[in-house]
Amino acid sequence: METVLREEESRRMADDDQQWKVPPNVQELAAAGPEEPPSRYVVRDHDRPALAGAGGDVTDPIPVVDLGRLSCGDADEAAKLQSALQTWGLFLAVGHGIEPGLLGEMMAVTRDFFNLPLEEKQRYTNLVGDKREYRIEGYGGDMVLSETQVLDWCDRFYLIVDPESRRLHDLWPTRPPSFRDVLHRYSARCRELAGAVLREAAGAAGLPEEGRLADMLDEKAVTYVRLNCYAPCPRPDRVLGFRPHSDGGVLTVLLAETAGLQVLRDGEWHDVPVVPGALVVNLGDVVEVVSNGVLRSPVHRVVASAERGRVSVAAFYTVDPEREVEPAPELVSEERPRRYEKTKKSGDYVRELLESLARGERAIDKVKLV
Ligand SMILES: O=C(O)CCC(=O)C(=O)O
Ligand SMILES: [Fe+2]
Repeated sequence: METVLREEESRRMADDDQQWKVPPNVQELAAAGPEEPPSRYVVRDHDRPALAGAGGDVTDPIPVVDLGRLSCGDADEAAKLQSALQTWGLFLAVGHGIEPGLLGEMMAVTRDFFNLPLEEKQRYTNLVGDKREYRIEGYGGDMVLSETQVLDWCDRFYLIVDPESRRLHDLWPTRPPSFRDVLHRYSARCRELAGAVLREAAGAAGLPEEGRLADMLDEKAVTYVRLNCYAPCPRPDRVLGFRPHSDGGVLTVLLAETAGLQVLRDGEWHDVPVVPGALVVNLGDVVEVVSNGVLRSPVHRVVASAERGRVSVAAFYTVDPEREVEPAPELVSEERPRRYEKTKKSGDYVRELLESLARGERAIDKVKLV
């Protein structure tokens, strides 16, 4: 009898050995009302966020660009956008034509999803098989590569939205009932917005043809959507909702109604303001590489809050997973030598990006030449 017990115990311990690979659920942790976040979430001293409101001195604040005016050929709006893409790599889009009702529905289904009981959300888990291997799609936390990795104070839900043939329908939640329809409609509208911004971005990069970046969003290009849920944290000064990173795709459209997002410029963090009805648009690594560094894929992070939870919806427009990316030849010259090597195939780059993220590195640094 005792032997059996001991065997069971040792089997359990062997299983437990791998437990660190399974990140805790942050919403559940927060709901238990701890005074301190568990040590796995506590960031190193120099990574701690200043919560008083970040905002180094800049003469050009993050601009609000009216895409409606832009489409009517407004030269001031075009100049504002072009300069934003070269400096911040990020701006706030208004006049984008996406109905406020649809933005509201997208926020509501996101909140409703995260408010479901844990067991229901875990039907869509991103950990698969006996070994609980991490896959990109599904519900869960960070990809954990080591026991000492500092974890983000965040739960996430990742889905492929385009091409439609790549959707894993089993992972598309059935609750709330309108989730699938709202996500389908919302991401299609954001894709149009992405195309309009990329046509302008080609000009900002100095590329001769308007379609050079926008055409990368072809029928094989993959759109990922990541829903992020940042529960309140008792010590927001000790954790990060989302560690510093840049996005790996062409362009990201972000919907969030509460503060928390910060962007790095010239070594200083700046709060991204919340403007009702606006979407945050930022460039990704693909554009930084193709533009040979003329345009920026900004490093950004999310800080936590003690008082309120936050959800956000990030739509990542990436290229055909088989495609490698390199600087456009027109943007390489003696005065501006090539700054990046060719990347891996985009599908592999996205995977590498998540691994780099877990290690606290940036995937784009691996292809940087100078
Ligand atoms: O939640 C946010 O505001 C940003 C999320 C983000 O950066 C991401 O999902 O890549
Ligand atoms: Fe991001």
